[in-house]
Amino acid sequence: MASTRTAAPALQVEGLRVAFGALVALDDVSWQVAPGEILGIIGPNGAGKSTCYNAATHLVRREGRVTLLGEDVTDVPAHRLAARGLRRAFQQNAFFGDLTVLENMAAVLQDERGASLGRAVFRPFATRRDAAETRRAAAKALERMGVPARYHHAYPGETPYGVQRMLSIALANGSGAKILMLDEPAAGLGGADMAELVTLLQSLRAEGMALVVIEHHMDLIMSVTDRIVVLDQGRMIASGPPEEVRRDPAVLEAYLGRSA
Ligand SMILES: Nc1ncnc2c1ncn2[C@@H]1O[C@H](COP(=O)(O)OP(=O)(O)OP(=O)(O)O)[C@@H](O)[C@H]1O
Repeated sequence: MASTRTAAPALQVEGLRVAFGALVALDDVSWQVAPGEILGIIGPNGAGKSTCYNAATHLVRREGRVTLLGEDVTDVPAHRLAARGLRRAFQQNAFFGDLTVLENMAAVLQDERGASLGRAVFRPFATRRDAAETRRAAAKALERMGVPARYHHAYPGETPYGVQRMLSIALANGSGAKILMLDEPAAGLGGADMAELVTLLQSLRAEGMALVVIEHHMDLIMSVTDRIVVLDQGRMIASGPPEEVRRDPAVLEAYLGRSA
């Protein structure tokens, strides 16, 4: 896992700055994440973590530069970044409640492929075959992301909370992110679900995905990340491997000390 640190960054942000009127929510924030690496972003409430995600994915007006897989995407609009491999799962679970788990996943894959009306009208058999293929791909994508087959035909609201979290991550990942940004994936999870989340993150890393994780759950962050960026009042006060960050006096004072 340490060997990937010299790899070219999958995602790099440089000098990000976001202001909401007089409030500077993010100031001169720079970090990068490589394929096969998990970067954690931590900091107290209001430190600027979500704003940092919004700035990286162009959901907010900002200064700075963003490079995705070697290409400058600073001016690329948010909705185009997903197609380039940068995907993001939000804090709240997001799915269609009136579609089954499998149908939710299939809808995302279908959307990615761009369902063609012309194909549906003129080649109905091909369209039916496509639909069957999409369902098979959806089942595979769900299993890969830790949503077992026994839940595929249930409605999301009927499944345990841990399954709903995994489903949200699976839907964000779609057919496969190169960089996946997760916002508090462990929120509300108990012990067994937490262990499954750790296993999932580790297996995605092993497959070469770059992951960025905002998380308040310190045990998870310290055990699963390769490097951590610490924000406080919009500024980066530390960055480095978990064992270094854990001992950093500025971090202890600004964050860990306060929460201990
Ligand atoms: N749209 C907005 N308009 C005005 N201020 C905002 C806006 N979004 C965030 N802020 C402010 O920017 C600062 C950073 O907020 P942000 O949500 O990024 O912090 P955070 O570290 O994600 O916090 P939390 O851990 O509580 O989710 C806060 O002071 C917040 O009130």
